[in-house]
Amino acid sequence: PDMMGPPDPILGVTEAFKRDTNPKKMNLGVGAYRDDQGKPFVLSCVRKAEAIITSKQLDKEYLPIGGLGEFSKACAELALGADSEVLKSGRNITVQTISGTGSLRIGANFLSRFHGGPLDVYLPKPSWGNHTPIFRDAGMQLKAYRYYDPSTCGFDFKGALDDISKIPEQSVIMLHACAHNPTGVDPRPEQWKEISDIVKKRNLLVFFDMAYQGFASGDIDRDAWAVRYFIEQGHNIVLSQSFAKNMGLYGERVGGFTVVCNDAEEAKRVESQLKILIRPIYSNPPMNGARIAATILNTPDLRSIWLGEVHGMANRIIKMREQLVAGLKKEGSSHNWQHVIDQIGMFCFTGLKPEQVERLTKEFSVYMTKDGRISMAGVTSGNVGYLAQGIHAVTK
Ligand SMILES: Cc1ncc(COP(=O)(O)O)c(CN[C@](O)(C(=O)O)[C@@H](O)C(=O)O)c1O
Repeated sequence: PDMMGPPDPILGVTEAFKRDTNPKKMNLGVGAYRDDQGKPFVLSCVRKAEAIITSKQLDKEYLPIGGLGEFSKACAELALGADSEVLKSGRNITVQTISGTGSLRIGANFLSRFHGGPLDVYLPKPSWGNHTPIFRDAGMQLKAYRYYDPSTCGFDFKGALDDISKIPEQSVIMLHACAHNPTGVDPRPEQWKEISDIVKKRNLLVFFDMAYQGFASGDIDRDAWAVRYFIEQGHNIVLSQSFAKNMGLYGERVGGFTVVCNDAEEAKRVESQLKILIRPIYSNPPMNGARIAATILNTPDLRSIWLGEVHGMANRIIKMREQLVAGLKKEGSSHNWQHVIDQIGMFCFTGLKPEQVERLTKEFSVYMTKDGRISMAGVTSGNVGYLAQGIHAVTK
C-alpha cells in the first residue's frame, strides 16, 4: 500500500499510553480487566486448569476444524443453559473460534455466503468499533438502528423500536447480549420483550454478540437472559461468545460461534458448511485456551471458583463506578453522573466531548477512546480520586 493506515481507535490508545512518561497516567482504553493494583488479572481457576492440563502430558495433534468438542459443548451450554431444549434436540451447531472477533468474522462470512435475506446487518448506534470492518470485510452492508440517547446517557428505547420496525424483512440485526460496548447501556427485561416481538414481526435474523457473559451483572445466567429469552420466543439466533473477559483469556483467543437451526439435520448441514468455510482460513483453532476453558467449565470445583472470580471482577467494577461518582461530587461537580452508576459492564460512556477527552489526555494523561468511553477496569481505589479531579476539571 502507498499510505500508512491510522492506528486502531481502541488498541491505538494503549500504544499512546505506553509512550507517556507521566507516573499518574491511566489507561482507560482497551477493555481488559485490571485488579485494584492496576495489574492484569489471571484467574486462579485458570492457573489450576493449566496445572491439570500440564499433568496430563497431552499431545499436540490438530484439533478438528470445528475445534475441541468438549469446549464447544460447554460453551453452548454456558450460553443456552444446561436444560436448554435446543441442546437436548441437538438443533444447534457450536464451533470453537478465535475468540469473539473470530466468531463474529466466521459468522459474518457464513451469513454473507448463505443468508437468503438482504446482506444488510443493522448495528446499534453506536456499536463496538470493530463490528463495522468485520462485517464490511465479510461482504455485508452496514446499516444502523438508534440505540443510545446522548441526552440521558441511556437507552433510546423508542428510537430503537421505531428504527427496528422499519428494517426490511429478513435483514440481520446485531444485538449485544449484555454490557453493551461502548455505552454500558442495556435494555431492561421488559424492553427486551418488546424488541423480541418487533424483531419477530419483521422476521429479522438475530446475531447476538455475548462477549461479557458473567462480567456484566456478575451472574452468568442473568447476563444470558436475553439470549435465552429470544430462543424461547422462537428466534433461531446466531451467537458469538468470547472468554477473553469473563475468564481473562484475552491473548489465548477463546471463543465460540453458534447457529440455532430448525432441527438436528439442518444443524449437520450448517456444520458441514462452517467446516468448509473455516478450513481455508485457519484450518483448525488453537488448542491451549480451549483446553483451559473446557477444564474450568467441566470440572465442578474449578467452575464454582470461576463463578466466584467473575462475580468478584464485576463487583470491583461496580464499586469503582460508585467511587467515581462520589469523587465527582466531592470535587464539587454540578453535573448529574447517575449514568456512570446505571451503566453496566466493562465500559462507562461518560458523555465527555472529544475536546474534553483531548484535554483529559493532554493535561492529566488519562487515556480513553475519543467517543468518551472509559474502561472502568482501569480504575482503582488508588487512582479514582485523580480521575474524578480530571473529569471535573474538563467538565466544569
Ligand atoms: C462487544 C464485543 N464483541 C467482541 C469483542 C471481541 O473480543 P475478543 O476478540 O478479544 O474476544 C469485544 C472486545 N472489545 C474490547 O474489549 C474493547 O472494546 O476494548 C477489546 O478487547 C477490543 O479488542 O477492542 C467486544 O467488546
